[in-house]
Amino acid sequence: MPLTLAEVKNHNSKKFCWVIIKNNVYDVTEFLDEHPGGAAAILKYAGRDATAAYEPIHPPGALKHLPPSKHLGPLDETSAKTVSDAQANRVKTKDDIRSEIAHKYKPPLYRILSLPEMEVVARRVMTHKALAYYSSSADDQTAYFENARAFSRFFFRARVLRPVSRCDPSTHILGFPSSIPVLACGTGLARLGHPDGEANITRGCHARGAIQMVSSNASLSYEQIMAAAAPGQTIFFQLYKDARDEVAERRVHDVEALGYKAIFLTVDAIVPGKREFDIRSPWYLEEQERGGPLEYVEEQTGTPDGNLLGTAGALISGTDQDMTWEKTIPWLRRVTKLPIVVKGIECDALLAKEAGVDGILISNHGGTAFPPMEILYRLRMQHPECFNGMEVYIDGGITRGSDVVKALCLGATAVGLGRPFLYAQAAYGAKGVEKILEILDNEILSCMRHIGVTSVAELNPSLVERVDWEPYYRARL
Ligand code: HEM
Ligand SMILES: Cc1cc2nc3c(=O)[nH]c(=O)nc-3n(C[C@H](O)[C@H](O)[C@H](O)COP(=O)(O)O)c2cc1C
Repeated sequence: MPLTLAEVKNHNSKKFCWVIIKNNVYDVTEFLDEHPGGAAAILKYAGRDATAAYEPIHPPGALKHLPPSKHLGPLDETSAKTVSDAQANRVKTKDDIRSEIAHKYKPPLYRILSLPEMEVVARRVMTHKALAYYSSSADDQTAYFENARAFSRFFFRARVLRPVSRCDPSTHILGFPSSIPVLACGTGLARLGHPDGEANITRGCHARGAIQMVSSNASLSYEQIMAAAAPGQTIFFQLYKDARDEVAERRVHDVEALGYKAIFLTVDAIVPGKREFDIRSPWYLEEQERGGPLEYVEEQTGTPDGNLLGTAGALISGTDQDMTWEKTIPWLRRVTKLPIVVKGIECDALLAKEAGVDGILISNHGGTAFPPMEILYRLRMQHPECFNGMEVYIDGGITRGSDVVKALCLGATAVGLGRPFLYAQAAYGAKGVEKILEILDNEILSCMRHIGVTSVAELNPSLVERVDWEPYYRARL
């Protein structure tokens, strides 16, 4: 029996909390305290339509977490019409209006010359929530800045008078051909930046022959992303392992059946980092709408109005915190035939090799962790054996083709980029993704020619040198 808007409105409290999502009604009373985004986020919409807030941050499958008995059914026709009329006439927030105007006046795509420039445009056009999630980083952002800066300590030792007119940056990643030694790393919630979300990255990667890694926290379903792929397109999957083995196993089977070609198991983000810009974002937006700060009430500690995890923290709240080399890698080997890469290695490359994984992605999730480029350098110098029988990748702070080439000289098979893909799709959709891959391709080719090589196989440690002095910090726009 369809429900009316009046019935939903009657359930607008913590004790009886119903919400409408896409004209269907859900009883979320018992779910409030389990909600990864905090109870307060849902309570704001108690007894009314939550679609606009819900849609960009929850993949279609999220409602499966509510038991069938809590799916109360559709709204009746009149109520559904009232809700969609209200949505169409929704008063835009100040931030929405700012973002729309910024989009209108962004430069034409052909005028974007570099990834840092793409970031500047994205920062202008994105909503504050997207900006806070995409650009925030942990604590004092030391790792964020140092990851990028590390590349400037490596200089090329260029060779000249070598024929370079024919030059090819293509390679293989886990045996799959890629036009460029660059992976689009798994990042959550692409739809916060653009309605087509992760599908933008899928389409852009296809257009340039690059490989995408899809996040466990994608904002489209894994099926929808595969549906956006071209036949035969290679897509990898990033796994946040759920604390419940059976749930994690189901997810791995699902993505394997859908045609994902490798599993990148993330091991360095089992607890949330403290990303204060992200955590503060809802307060900022609330004050902006209100036109001023909250009236001061009383001293309070704890988390009176909800979640102090931010978007990033809430997304990983169910992750297994007790994974081990002895238990988790054999478990994953048992549940999948796909190649396994451990994502988030800092000091444990040798253990990963012993565990027999197919690859490691040297990466950090912020804080004051060592820059991946420095780890790669030390691994190359101290344990060159790690590069045999196991592929090594790095990510973090890469924005230039020369960064990519430096990492390849030290033995990386490929590098990953996270934020640049989010920014590109937020600013220009799939074409933006295509554009940054085009820029990287040109920069990599130019760099390879400048140092006298014509294929990635020729890149080797003799072509770069690390210095101990601190070079002038590279220009950031
Ligand atoms: C059923 C009704 C639901 C409603 C109305 C709802 C609403 C919301 C809202 C408004 C936020 C944004 C919080 C903010 O901006 O500070 C949010 C965040 C979140 N929700 Fe839900 N949610 C619902 C169900 C679910 C379910 C079933 C899941 C998955 C188990 C889920 C997972 C999350 C996560 C991980 C976040 C954090 C992302 C963020 O803060 O932006 N939600 N939710
Ligand atoms: C907004 C954002 C979301 C991310 N989401 C995930 C994720 O869901 N899973 C994951 O393993 N890593 C995630 N990462 C980390 C990336 O996969 C990658 O390691 C990192 O972005 C590389 O650094 P870069 O952004 O400087 O290129 C995320 C990073 C950002 C910035």
